[in-house]
Amino acid sequence: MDAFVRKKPRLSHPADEPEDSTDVKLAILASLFSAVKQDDLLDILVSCNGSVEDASSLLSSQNPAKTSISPPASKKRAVSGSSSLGVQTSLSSHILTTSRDGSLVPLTANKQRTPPTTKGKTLHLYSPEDIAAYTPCTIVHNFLPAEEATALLLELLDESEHFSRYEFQVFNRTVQSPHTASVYVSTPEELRQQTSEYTYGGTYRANVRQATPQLRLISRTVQRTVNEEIQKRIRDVYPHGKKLKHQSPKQWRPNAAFVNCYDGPQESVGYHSDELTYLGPHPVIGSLSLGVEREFRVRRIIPPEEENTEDEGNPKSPSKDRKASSSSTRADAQGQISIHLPHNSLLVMHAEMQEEWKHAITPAQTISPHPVSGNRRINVTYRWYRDTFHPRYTPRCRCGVHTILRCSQRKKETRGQYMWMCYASFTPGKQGCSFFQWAVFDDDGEPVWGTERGGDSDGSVPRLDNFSGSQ
Ligand SMILES: O=C(O)CCC(=O)C(=O)O
Ligand SMILES: [Fe+2]
Repeated sequence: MDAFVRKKPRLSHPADEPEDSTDVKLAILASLFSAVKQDDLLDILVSCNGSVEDASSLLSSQNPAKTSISPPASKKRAVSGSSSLGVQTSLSSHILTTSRDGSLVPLTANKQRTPPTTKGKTLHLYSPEDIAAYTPCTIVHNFLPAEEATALLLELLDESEHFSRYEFQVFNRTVQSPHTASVYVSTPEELRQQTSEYTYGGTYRANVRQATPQLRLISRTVQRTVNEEIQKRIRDVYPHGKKLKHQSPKQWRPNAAFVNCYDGPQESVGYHSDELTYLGPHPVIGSLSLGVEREFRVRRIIPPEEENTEDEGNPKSPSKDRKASSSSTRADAQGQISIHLPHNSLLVMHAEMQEEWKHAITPAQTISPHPVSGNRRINVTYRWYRDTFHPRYTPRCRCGVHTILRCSQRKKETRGQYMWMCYASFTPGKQGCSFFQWAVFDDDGEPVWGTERGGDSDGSVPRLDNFSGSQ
């Protein structure tokens, strides 16, 4: 998860592109002022011309205790929560089409369509048909037998005592993630690798644990269902019924699980795409929700030429204002989609998701307590760490740490191309070495290493074990 990292220093490599930094800025502010609503934070950020430091000083001066504050009335805008103006509801109830016999029937998904979202609005989706049709995800409700879901929830609530908040540096501050988490792998050897070989945010992960009995048991069902969903997606949605270029054709085999705990309505995760570094291009992720229902928001990354640039070319706008409003406009240019994730639902984030969309769990105004977990939501994202993306193969940058894999998203000339980059160069306040190398993959997403590779291959192939053994 790379919610709070990247961006900032101006690099000189060919993929250098002005990224949307509003999400990062909002995530930083949200983690510092967790009681302030995201919409209010955005207003304050815009009123400070996009400066996190100014916004943060303003917020601290108004409220040193970091409790909820209201922005000046003139700065208020419609809040896109479920009781506000900026809301659209599910589509299947009111999007109808004509059937062969002439009667009106709800539109069902067989090809992905552009959702009728509009700027500043949130489209709420509940049904599997709507979610498959309008987002890069599919959902399976009531995924596990009820008693298995409860057993897993109870096990992970116990485990959550050991979870911690990720820490990351922003300028001179240490900022903590607005929820707690831990990573689970299969064996003690993998635990060693995860804490001493794989890097996240330029450092090794401290909080890694061994998979619990229920996590292992359930991974079989997750594996089977995710593979079925991948095949359906390819058949029903992808051009010519073929997998995407660079998508792996192999069976998806989860061998790492990130478990998140959101304790209460304010706990959240900011808009981000999941890091590709160890998953490779076009990864698929299986995400199981347990406990309190929360909203999973998604929005497509908008290339600059598709943005509504109404005031960007206006020479009367002072350039500073233009900059702040253009990045906040961009963040919400097409509106957002909210996927409701009830207890015991499996969301599959398909192969087109991480490169083209961002996702978040936004703070909630209200939640309905769950009979077993109270105010808490547990989320398990099952991931497939690919053998060929082990850190011993991936390039190392001049700072000495492993590079990260990113996909160029916004610059027209390079959009869709992958690159290995210095991690620190994208961490606000850190000076990176600006290492850059195009990433080359074959059609199936396997890396093709040139002579310039920085990895230290000694021939042996380390691999993470699938949770459920040899199936
Ligand atoms: O809690 C969720 O549903 C999403 C978590 C997530 O995005 C992540 O762990 O990267
Ligand atoms: Fe994520």
